[in-house]
Order: sequence, then C-alpha cells, then structure tokens
Amino acid sequence: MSENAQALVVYESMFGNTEQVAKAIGEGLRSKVEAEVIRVDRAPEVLPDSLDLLVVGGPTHAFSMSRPGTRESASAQGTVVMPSQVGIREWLDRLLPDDGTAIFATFDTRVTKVRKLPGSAAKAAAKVLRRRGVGVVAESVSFYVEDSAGPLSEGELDRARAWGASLAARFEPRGTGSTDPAVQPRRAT
Ligand SMILES: Cc1cc2nc3c(=O)[nH]c(=O)nc-3n(C[C@H](O)[C@H](O)[C@H](O)COP(=O)(O)O)c2cc1C
Repeated sequence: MSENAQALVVYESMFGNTEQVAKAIGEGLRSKVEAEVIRVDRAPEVLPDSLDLLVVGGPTHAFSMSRPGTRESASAQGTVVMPSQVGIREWLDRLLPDDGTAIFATFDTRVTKVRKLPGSAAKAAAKVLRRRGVGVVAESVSFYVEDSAGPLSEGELDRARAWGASLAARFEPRGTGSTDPAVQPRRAT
C-alpha cells in the first residue's frame, strides 16, 4: 500500500477555466499526497476505498451548481471542453452517503465583477455534502474569471496551487504525526 494519502479532484468545466484551476489544485496536492484529477463525466460513481480526500469543483451557474439547462446555455455561447449531460450536481447526487472518505473540499469559479453576489457552486456543493452526512467538509473556495468564458483573473492559478498544497498539508505520511482522525489518512493499516 502507498505511504501517502490519496486525493481525487473531480471537476466540471464548460469553457476550460475550472479545468485549469482543478489541474493547478492537483499540482499543489501532489506536494504531499497522491492526487488524481478527473473530469466529472469520466469520474467513478463509486469512490476508491483508499480515498482520503475528495475535492469537487465546477463553475458557478445562476448562483449555484450548474444544471443541464445552464450547461446547454454555456454550450450555445461558445466552444466548450466537455459535454453538457453531467455536472457535479448530478454526480454528487449519485455518491453514496458514507463512502468512508475522510475529508471533502469544494471549489468553484465565478465572475470577478459580481463577486459580491452570494451565489457559489462551491458552497452549494458543500451544502449537499453536509446534508448527506459524509465526512468532514473542510472548505469552500472560489476562484475568479474576468468574464463568463474567461480568462482566469491574474494569480488565480497560483492561488489554486497554494490551496491544493494547504489541503495536502493536513495529511501526514501514514504512520507519522497527528493522531487526530480528521487529519490522518483514513486507512492507515
Ligand atoms: C448559464 C450561465 C450562468 C452563469 N451564472 C453565473 C453566476 O450566477 N455567477 C457568476 O459569478 N458567474 C456566472 N456565470 C459565469 C461562470 O461562472 C463562468 O462561465 C465560469 O466560471 C467559467 O468556468 P469554466 O470555463 O470552467 O466553464 C455563468 C455562466 C453561464 C454560462
């Protein structure tokens, strides 16, 4: 078995900005844990037994997670990087209530001009996870784009890498450090 904690980043992205953020989070995570980054339409519906951290993210559409209609609307606006059938909302709906994953974190992308408005896909995803009574839902973070199709605002990829690294820092290599179950890889034997 691997010595390191295992993380999975599942993302949705229409115009490619959230995809870039997800990959940067993955880079940050890999400073301390093993991390895979998977697009939501290719993500497993049953999470691997060995998973310690699940990070889920997508674009904010209509103040929340996207829906089929908002993804179709995005597809009508320009070139998109994934099909519109499945988003993180639908994927989270199918997750088992307690799959044993220790920690969850959510992120989204939003337009910087309206950052004072409350709607956030990350917060909506965290709410779903909390309601399902899964493990610890750690954080929800927004990353910003200049306009609907992008680009990402300056410094956001660095911030995403740093956030990934900060999530990874909660995990000690197996068999060392903290005995707090919230920061230990779940399956240490
Ligand atoms: C149908 C639709 C609705 C949107 N609603 C919001 C919104 O409520 N708040 C916001 O900040 N951005 C909104 N946006 C902008 C998206 O957040 C932006 O397109 C997204 O962050 C870009 O990420 P992506 O390239 O990964 O798709 C919306 C975009 C679309 C297409």
